[in-house]
Amino acid sequence: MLPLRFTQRRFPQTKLFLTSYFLSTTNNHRGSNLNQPSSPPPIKVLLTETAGRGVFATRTIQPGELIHTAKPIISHPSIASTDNVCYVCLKIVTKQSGFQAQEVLFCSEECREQAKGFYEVEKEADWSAFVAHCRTRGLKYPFLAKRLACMVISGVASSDSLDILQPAHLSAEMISQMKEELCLLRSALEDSGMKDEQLTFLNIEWYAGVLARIRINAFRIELAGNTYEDLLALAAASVESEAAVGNAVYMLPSFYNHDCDPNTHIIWVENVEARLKALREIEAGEELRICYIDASMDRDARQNLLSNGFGFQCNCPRCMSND
Ligand SMILES: C[S@@+](CC[C@H](N)C(=O)[O-])C[C@H]1O[C@@H](n2cnc3c(N)ncnc32)[C@H](O)[C@@H]1O
Repeated sequence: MLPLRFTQRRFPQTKLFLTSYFLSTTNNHRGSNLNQPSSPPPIKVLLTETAGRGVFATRTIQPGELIHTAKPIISHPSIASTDNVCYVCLKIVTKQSGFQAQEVLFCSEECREQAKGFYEVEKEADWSAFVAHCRTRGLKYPFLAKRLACMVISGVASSDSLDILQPAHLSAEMISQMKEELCLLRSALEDSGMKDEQLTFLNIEWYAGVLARIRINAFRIELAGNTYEDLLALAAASVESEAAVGNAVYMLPSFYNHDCDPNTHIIWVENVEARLKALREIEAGEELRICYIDASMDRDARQNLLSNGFGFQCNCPRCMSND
């Protein structure tokens, strides 16, 4: 089979959608405090010359300024973190302090309420074969696709929620692996009594299209920690397994392009809500770029990672100067 490229309906209604997204993202007072996002955020999404769409400053942005915050479209804890983070917002939570629902934890009544949008469907199914399959292969992104599938079935998300995001190129081998995951995902839902008409969207085109977008746009969530207890819990978690508490996909943060010497960074303090902050002064009209990888690596290692993981050759000023 030829490798699939998801070119159809790549970026539907981008401009309209982003305008309304900006308006609902933040609502604080403009410029009154560098740690409060301004409203509307001082950015707009435009086409770049070489890197598709990108995010540009509409005014001078100060060093350290909180440009905007963003809530995820989908998020999911890593397998290693399921026992100590909220199943919705990925906040560190202990079994004593959280609300436990069967095998998952919620940090608050609000998150438990929000989880109804997928958990009512998810909890009826036996996921052991799906989880075992992902665990043995070290796969994390199928969990995000599973959550989106449950949200679509519940009616809280549309099956085309991620269509606006850029998809990765998928090889025939990747698609054949995805077929196995999809089979387990569908079986779990069918065996839970789900009707065929509720699962019509859940075919390989949908699943591969979602995974192609998650692959390029998902963020690995590492919390910076808010309190001393959070820092201790995070230190313990990173010794036992890895520092990431989970993965998430956002809308606006997905439009930030990469630079090996970025002017913006994305951080998570106590939960999955992302904070985009300026690392230095950014002029009006300048593109805001974040770094997708560990910038301390040498040029060849950075280029290899970006090419294999994101499918592009980085031509940022740092790479061009062979640094
Ligand atoms: C997370 S998306 C960023 C938004 C994307 N430009 C769009 O139009 O949706 C990542 C993709 O943007 C492009 N990109 C990001 N940074 C780039 C760079 N420094 N050079 C070339 N392409 C880049 C690549 O195609 C990459 O796979």
